[in-house]
Amino acid sequence: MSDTVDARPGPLLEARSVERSYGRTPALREASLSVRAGEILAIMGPSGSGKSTLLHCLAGIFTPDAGEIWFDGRRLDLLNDARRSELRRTAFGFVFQFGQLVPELTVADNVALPLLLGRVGRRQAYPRAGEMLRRLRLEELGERRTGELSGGQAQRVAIARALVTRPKVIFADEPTGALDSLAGEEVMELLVGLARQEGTTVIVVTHDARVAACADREVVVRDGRVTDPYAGQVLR
Ligand SMILES: Nc1ncnc2c1ncn2[C@@H]1O[C@H](COP(=O)(O)OP(=O)(O)OP(=O)(O)O)[C@@H](O)[C@H]1O
Repeated sequence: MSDTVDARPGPLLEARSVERSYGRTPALREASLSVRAGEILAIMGPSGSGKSTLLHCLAGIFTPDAGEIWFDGRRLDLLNDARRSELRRTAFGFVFQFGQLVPELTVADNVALPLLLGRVGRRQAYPRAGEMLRRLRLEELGERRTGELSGGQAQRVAIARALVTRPKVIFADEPTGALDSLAGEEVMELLVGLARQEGTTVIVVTHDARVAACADREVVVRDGRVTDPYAGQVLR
C-alpha cells in the first residue's frame, strides 16, 4: 500500500505530542491523533486511560501542558480564551453522557439556544431549531420541558442542539453511556446519519464496541498514549 497515492483530504484536527497532567497525575503522554474532515472517529480505551482529557484538549476546553493542537490549519492551543470560546461556539458542537440540557427550558428553547447565543434572531433561530427537531424525529416534543424527557429523547435533543449551528466537528463523550442498548443504537444511528448528510466530523469517546462500530475508524488510548497510524503522517 505504501506506493499508493493517498487522495483523501488532509487532517482537519490534530493533536501533536500532547501532554497533560492533573497535578502530578499524567493523563496524556505524547498523544498524537489526526482526524480528517468528514471522518467519524471513535476513541476507545480502558477507564482512566485519558480519553476524555484528549477530547477536551482537541476541543480547546483544556490547553495542553506541552504539544500542539491544530484545527483547520491553525494552532488552537495558542488562541486566547475568548477566541477559543468563540471557536467552540461557532465551529464545534458537543454531546455529553447526560445531555446537559437546561431542564427549565422547552426542547425547542434548548435547541434554539446556541443560535440565540450566536446572535441569530428568534425569527430565524426557532424555525431552524424546528427543522433540526424534525430531522431527529422530535417535532412532537418541541414544547416539552427537557426535565420531562426519557434518556434517549434527551440525547436526541442534545444532538439537535449540537448540530443546529452546522458545526465542523461534533465532540461526543460517551453519548450513549446512560442509555439502554436499543436507545443507544437509535441515538448513534441518528448522530452518524445526520453527520454524514452534513459532512460533519464526529469524534466519539466510547467504551461500547457497538458505538465504535458506527465509526469509520477507531483509535485506542492506553495509559495516556494513542495508537493512531495516521498521526503526523499526512503532508499538508
Ligand atoms: N479532575 C481531575 N483531577 C485529577 N485527576 C484527574 C481528573 N480528571 C481525570 N483525572 C485522571 O486523569 C487520568 C485520565 O482521565 P480521563 O477522564 O481522561 O480518562 P478516561 O479514559 O476518559 O476515563 P473514563 O473512561 O473512566 O471516563 C485518570 O488517571 C484520571 O484519574
